Amino acid sequence: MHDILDLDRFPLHRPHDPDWRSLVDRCRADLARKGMFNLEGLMRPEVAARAVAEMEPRFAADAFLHERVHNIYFKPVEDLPAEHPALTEFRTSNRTLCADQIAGSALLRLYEWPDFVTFLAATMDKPRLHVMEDPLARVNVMSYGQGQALNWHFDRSEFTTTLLLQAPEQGGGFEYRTDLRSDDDPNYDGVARLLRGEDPASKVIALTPGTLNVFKGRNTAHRVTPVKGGRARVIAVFSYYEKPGVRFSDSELLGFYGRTS
Ligand SMILES: O=C(O)CCC(=O)C(=O)O
Ligand SMILES: [Fe+2]
Repeated sequence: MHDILDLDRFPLHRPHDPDWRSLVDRCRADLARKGMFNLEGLMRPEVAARAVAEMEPRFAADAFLHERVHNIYFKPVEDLPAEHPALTEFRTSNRTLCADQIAGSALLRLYEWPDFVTFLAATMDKPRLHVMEDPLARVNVMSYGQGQALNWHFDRSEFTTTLLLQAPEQGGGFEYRTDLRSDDDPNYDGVARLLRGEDPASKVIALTPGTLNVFKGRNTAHRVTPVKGGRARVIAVFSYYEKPGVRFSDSELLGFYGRTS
């Protein structure tokens, strides 16, 4: 993994080392304090650049154009009238490659590397995490060209793990509002306020290539702002679950990738 990752700065391969422990402690403290931690430059920038170059033809030829108008929940909400401002709809557009389209890549090697999975579980204070069995969903790579964006949403899993491969010239910021809701309180008024652009606790960060970003995606509202300029924003999303064997349903696969296999 030394060829892919900067293990001198981030000793993920030495889980019994005090430096590993202090890195995990730092990540846990960041997650508790701001709902997110970053390992800037975890992947070597030249490896990230090579991964983008390898995927470019596939993005051009057979990536799924994920384009839809959706509310923050990706579905209607039974307790709310359709005109409730928490259900305001926005447009998402990106190109998505699935794990089956990047076989043999450094990204899949990293995704399956047991020390990476162990490290992530420790930062999230979980006894262990499991890779998905889903051949499409386990790793996705999204490309956002000029004008494309991922709009406001919550994720299904408690934590979300991404790695930025290429930064755009402008725009394409990661905007997030930590703990906008909780498992007990949907906070629809707070959601409506955020969607009106009136939540002062909303923050935007620009990720740099090679940076690992882990955040509490289930209750953190987040989006990717529209990309500006000729260089695409390219990011990998790694999906892990606390139980083994997780797969998406056919309707989820169709919604996210336009195919079921
Ligand atoms: O592209 C990002 O920075 C976030 C990705 C994301 O939120 C998602 O895939 O659910
Ligand atoms: Fe997300």
